[in-house]
Amino acid sequence: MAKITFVDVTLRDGNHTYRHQFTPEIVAATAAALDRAGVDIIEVGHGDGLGGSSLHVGRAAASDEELLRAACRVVKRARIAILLVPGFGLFNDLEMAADAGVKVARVATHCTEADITEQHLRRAKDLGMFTVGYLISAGMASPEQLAEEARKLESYGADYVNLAESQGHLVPTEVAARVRAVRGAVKIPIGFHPHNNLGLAIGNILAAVEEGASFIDGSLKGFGGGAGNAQTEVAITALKRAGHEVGADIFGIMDAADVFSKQVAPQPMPVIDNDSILMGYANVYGGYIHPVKHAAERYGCDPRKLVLRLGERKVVAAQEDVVIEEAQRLAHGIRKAA
Ligand SMILES: C[C@H](O)CC(=O)C(=O)O
Ligand SMILES: [Mn+2]
Repeated sequence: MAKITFVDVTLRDGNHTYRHQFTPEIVAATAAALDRAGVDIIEVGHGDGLGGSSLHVGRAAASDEELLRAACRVVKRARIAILLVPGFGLFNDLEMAADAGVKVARVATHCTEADITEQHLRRAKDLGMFTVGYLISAGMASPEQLAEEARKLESYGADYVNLAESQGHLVPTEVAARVRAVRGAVKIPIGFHPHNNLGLAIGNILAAVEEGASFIDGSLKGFGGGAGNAQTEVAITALKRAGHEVGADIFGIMDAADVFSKQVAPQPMPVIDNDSILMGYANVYGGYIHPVKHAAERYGCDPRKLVLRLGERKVVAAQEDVVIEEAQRLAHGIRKAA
């Protein structure tokens, strides 16, 4: 059975749920609890990664540096990771992170644009970091396309390739096909990052692991963009139940979930609401959950119809302007733009 490296993304992807308002205190308490539980890697930062704090996607309550230093200060065993989307994050941000004690750099881009990550992967490597090529919206690409992109990431020196199923759109057989294709194309390990729009995050993890994925992402209480991620405490328990080796311990991870939920109370836990279900169905990026709700309310259209239109237009991350455009069209009874 496989040895799994568990990557907890509560303190980064979960920041989407908390509208990027995590404080150094929340980060320190949660990172310490995850570390005690034996989680291998803990990702920290703005929901959109280094440099994400902006009017466009949401201002953070604390700087990247404050959050990262709070996490690095408390961990004894776990490695702290950052996510960096080139454009949001710059070389300076990587240098700051390395200086703060961050050991893992996950460089992310849309799943068909791996070439965007080359310079940042190489710079992170020069800074001595363990590097990850992170393909967003992996359910928007075919297994063959993902294999091709993974080959590029390997050639840029990535230590592993992470398939982020950002939309929660894929079913287990489709996840398996993608992991299999990537496994046949590269020698580096494969990671998987599910979202839970169709309630399949845990099943999809098991399918990915069966095909050889060995780095698995999850978040406490399922905190994460849109419908949320695979719930870490469930994922770890299910992986162990399926006979896989996971460093973190079950009671410890349950304690970490309790520590985290007390820190963020009374914030409700993510639920799979109607808009999230449709986003999973229509393959629409989870980061659009708040823009869709706002635009539907502002322009007076049905958010569900808006989600379906965005799916037909195959929007990718960072096209918030299209959300507004289609909401206006729907409100005026105009057909979708070509
Ligand atoms: C920037 C995104 O939130 C990255 C991610 O976690 C995903 O695409 O899923
Ligand atoms: Mn995510």
